[in-house]
Amino acid sequence: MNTNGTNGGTNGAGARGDVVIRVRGLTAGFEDTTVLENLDLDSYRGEVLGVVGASGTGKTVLLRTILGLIPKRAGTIEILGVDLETADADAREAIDQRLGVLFQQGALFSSLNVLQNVQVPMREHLKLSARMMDELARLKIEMVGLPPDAATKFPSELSGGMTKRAGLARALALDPDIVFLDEPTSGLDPIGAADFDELIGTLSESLGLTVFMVTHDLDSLHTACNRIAVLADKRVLIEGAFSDMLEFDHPWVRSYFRGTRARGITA
Ligand SMILES: Nc1ncnc2c1ncn2[C@@H]1O[C@H](COP(=O)(O)OP(=O)(O)OP(=O)(O)O)[C@@H](O)[C@H]1O
Repeated sequence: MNTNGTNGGTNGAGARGDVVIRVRGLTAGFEDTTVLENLDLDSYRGEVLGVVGASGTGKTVLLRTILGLIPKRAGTIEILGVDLETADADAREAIDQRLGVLFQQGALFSSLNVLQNVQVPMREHLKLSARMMDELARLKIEMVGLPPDAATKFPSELSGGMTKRAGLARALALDPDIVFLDEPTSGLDPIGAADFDELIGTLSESLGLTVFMVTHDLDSLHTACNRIAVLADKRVLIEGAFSDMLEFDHPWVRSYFRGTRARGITA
């Protein structure tokens, strides 16, 4: 367990695998608000990292800043060993292709069916025949547990769970090394959420995928995540296993991980 944002550099990385996301001294915010300040965080190859914290602590801002969608004010971010700020356009494009993202709202294009949605990143980055793209997209659709006939459905015809799975299929379109998920189980019923957690765990294990998951979902943290990073006071307050969270003495961490809802999970 590490606390106070001092993650110890590569300490333990050998056992866990390479560091694939390395954030050091990150400061980010909007106008006169500082949301993240001097934040350090590592994510290791093949792990499912859950990022949790009270509402408004900056979890989504962290995810979007790592992806370069929000400019940072200070610090360094390396993804797969490349600092995207200083990398040239070709290196940035190469890294871009190795990342998949599922935003909170799923963000499927409403005018495209599921198959076409999954093919959007393929069209953008790969030069493949239509037949090959169809085959690949159908494979991704199957991989996320959607039935084959979901391919021709439009987003308006999908349930919440199917929408998340379709978004995940699109995030997996280019066989990424890292997938970023922003509250993937929000809006799902408990069974749908549990199924999705299982899917994330299975995909991570079978594909060696690294998952960076922002979540409020205690079940996800408990069942799908290998490691948890708690955001508070503009930084990573503590990172470690679920069991480490139970021992950490901080008001929010205590009430979140040892509160009434948590008791059902840890009992
Ligand atoms: N585009 C923006 N412009 C100005 N302020 C923003 C913007 N995006 C986020 N913020 C602010 O940054 C802070 C962190 O927001 P963020 O969405 O990262 O929180 P969060 O931890 O993901 O919250 P939640 O759990 O409720 O989704 C909030 O105070 C929010 O109002």
